[in-house]
Amino acid sequence: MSERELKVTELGHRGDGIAQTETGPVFVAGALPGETVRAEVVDGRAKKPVIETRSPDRIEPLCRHIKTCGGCSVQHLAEQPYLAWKRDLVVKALGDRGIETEVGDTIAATEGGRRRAVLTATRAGRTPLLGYHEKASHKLVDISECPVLDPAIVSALPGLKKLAAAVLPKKGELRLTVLATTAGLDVAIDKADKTYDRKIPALSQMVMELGFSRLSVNGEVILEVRPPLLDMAGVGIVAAPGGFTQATVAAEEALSKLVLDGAGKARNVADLFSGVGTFALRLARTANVHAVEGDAAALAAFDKALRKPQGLKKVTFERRDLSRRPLVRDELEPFDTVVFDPPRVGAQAQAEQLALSKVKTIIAVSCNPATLARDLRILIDGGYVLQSVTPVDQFHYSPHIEAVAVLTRE
Ligand SMILES: C[S@@+](CC[C@H](N)C(=O)[O-])C[C@H]1O[C@@H](n2cnc3c(N)ncnc32)[C@H](O)[C@@H]1O
Repeated sequence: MSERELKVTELGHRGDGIAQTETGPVFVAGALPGETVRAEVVDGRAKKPVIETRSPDRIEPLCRHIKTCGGCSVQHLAEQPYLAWKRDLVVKALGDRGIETEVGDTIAATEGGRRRAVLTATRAGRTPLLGYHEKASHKLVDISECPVLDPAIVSALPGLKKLAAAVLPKKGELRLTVLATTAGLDVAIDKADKTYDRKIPALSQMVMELGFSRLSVNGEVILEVRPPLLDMAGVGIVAAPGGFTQATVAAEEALSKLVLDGAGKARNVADLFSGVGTFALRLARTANVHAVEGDAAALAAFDKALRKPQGLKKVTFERRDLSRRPLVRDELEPFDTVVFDPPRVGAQAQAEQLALSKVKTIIAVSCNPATLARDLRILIDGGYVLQSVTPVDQFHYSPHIEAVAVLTRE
């Protein structure tokens, strides 16, 4: 197969450049719109593309692992076009569902780096590796730096690797979820070697020496030196080991502000897929809140935080699988406002019930523009009017984008 010239005209939803050709689109990894590259094309992908004309938007990537690590896909794009691309991902997903609306500018919420990282550890021979997978591969990139993580996690990488190495199974990988808190790193290891319990004294010693706040292995808390406390706008929460939190503090604040602005003077709010109460705790300063969540550990953390006097309105909660058992129309009756923030699969069953309800304001928070668009379509078809859509970028240089949409029933 011979090389050919390709003119890249757009950036795809995974961050690859796309060149339109007479035989269909060709994906060009690492290329930017406006660039011309020369490459062989195999199965719709450019092989080892050589850039002939550079885009003025091209910048030098920050990280030495950029060529192999699958964590980032667009470190080579300047900030403004990068944020515009993220906005476009939301615009296109909505367009695919026939939703034409004004989408706000992307709020950059990456400052301070990601406080929550999910790393993988494995062995190459006898050498332990800790990092992220290569792009589209099972191979692991052993990282020594990472510009998107909270510096507290980056500087702890050697210690985290030592900890992982102590409980690595003979074959396969383990997963390390690390959360940076003011009390030190909270580390949760999953898929550790089953004999880890024999190493508890050594693991505990390491945790003390490394200054971590807590270590959990395969779901068991091994040692809590200090409670790994998170400050949710004045309310102290000890997150469940390995549990969900928004990846950056900046995004937690940006998303919360959008939710609170959307809720306005709401009096009775249902916060669905509420996690540890990121939005519920803030909303409860001025409104009664009913939080609904499927994960028992997240609800236990929320419950514990509520036991201290916080100056909040009435807060109730329930554990419920909202995919199988969404709040139905009658159950939605007491609420003037509903917030929902589901995982990537979205909240189709819940959106279908909301579409039948009389709830005045709905605030949809999402980490997946495609399922957000599907759920918004259901709500719009049910008579809701889209008031605003705002993208929020917390996963710097990745193709991920959050968005908050506010809808009202006239
Ligand atoms: C994107 S997180 C949002 C959490 C919270 N709103 C926050 O900002 O911290 C999604 C949450 O939905 C929960 N979840 C996932 N599937 C669920 C289901 N079927 N029913 C109820 N909750 C679910 C997860 O446990 C997680 O806490």
